Amino acid sequence: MATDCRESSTALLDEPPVMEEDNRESLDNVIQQHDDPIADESQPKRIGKRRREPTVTRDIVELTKPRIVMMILVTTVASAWIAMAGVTGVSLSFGAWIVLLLGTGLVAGSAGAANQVYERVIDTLMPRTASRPLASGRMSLAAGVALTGAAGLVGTGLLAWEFGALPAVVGAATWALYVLVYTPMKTRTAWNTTVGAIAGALPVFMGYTAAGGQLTDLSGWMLFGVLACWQYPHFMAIAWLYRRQYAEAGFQMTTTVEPTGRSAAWQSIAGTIALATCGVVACLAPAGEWILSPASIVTAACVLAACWPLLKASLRFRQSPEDIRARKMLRWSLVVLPAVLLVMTLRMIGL
Ligand code: HEM
Ligand SMILES: CC(C)=CCC/C(C)=C/CC/C(C)=C/COP(=O)(O)OP(=O)(O)O
Repeated sequence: MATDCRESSTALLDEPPVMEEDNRESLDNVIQQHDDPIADESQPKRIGKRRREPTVTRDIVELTKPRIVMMILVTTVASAWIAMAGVTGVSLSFGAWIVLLLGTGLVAGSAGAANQVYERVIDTLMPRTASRPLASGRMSLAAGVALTGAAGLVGTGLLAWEFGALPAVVGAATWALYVLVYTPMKTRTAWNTTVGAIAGALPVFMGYTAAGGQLTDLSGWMLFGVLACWQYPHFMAIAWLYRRQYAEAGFQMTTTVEPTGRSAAWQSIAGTIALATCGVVACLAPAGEWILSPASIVTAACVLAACWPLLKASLRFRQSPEDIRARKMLRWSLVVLPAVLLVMTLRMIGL
């Protein structure tokens, strides 16, 4: 069965005919391909949204992995709100919010850029990353390094200037973990995903401590747990969709070292259950003590309801690891995270 499904899904993964001027197979393209059940297979395969012509500005933005940064900023806002409402009673001024988002965005963007500087050669081996600014040669290495350094230094300086050392140190530590540990691990061991999940979750403590929260607060660690666990269904879906590209480029991912998809499915199921558990605990014990109030019970139920589609998609992927089911897992992962963070924030505000 696995072989049959691999053959059918490999067919789905055949490199689509791409437009001359733009050979990037972006995540959008892969998500959109073949999702239309009534599509006439005899028609040429859709190659997704047309990519806009690269410009210097677009390349600078693309270097930072903007969509990851935007979601990081969503988690930053939620974590600061949760700290203010739940634990500290602090209230950030408009200016402080601007500095928090700009500083965190610059440090996160610098981390994404440093990752692309480090992987500028291996990125040329995957259609998904081959047309990135450095891999494609549109941007020079010197420019990439300069932008990485400038964004990182300015972002860290802004955070330290406005909020003191703690958020800035958390940001620098996250940067180092992602760039100097996670990135080199990608071609060595599939455990890279666990290190990446820690790096991807640490930014919650930037917003949380900037708003007066402590690193010892339970709600801070529940936020960390939500984000760390969420990254398993999120990435296992991507790792399945791009498994052949990762394998051909020499990356060590769960889906290249265990190609049946079973391990990826179980990691997605376990990650989703752990994510829901962290969200429920945060709703039932918002300030560290268990509160069985109607607000606790309703918001805990909302967390479970929000996570159910992702768990169902993960279970269906486990049943039959196919691209279309991995795409659904990815899509739901991008809906579930903001939904759970919103419920947790509303719980804290209504504490
Ligand atoms: C182990 C950790 C993670 C891994 C390995 C990972 C990997 C990836 C990869 C390979 C992509 C596709 C990028 C592209 O080609 O366009 C992606 C997209 C994305 N990631 Fe992650 N990611 C991780 C954690 C995170 C975190 C922490 C966030 C933010 C909180 C995040 C948010 C996103 C978003 C918003 C997208 C864009 C999805 C789209 O284009 O529709 N990811 N991720
Ligand atoms: C504040 C701060 C420093 C934030 C940084 C947090 C951060 C950038 C998390 C990213 C998580 C992650 C592992 C992304 C995938 O990178 P990848 O290299 O697997 O993606 P790729 O294959 O598309 O290059």
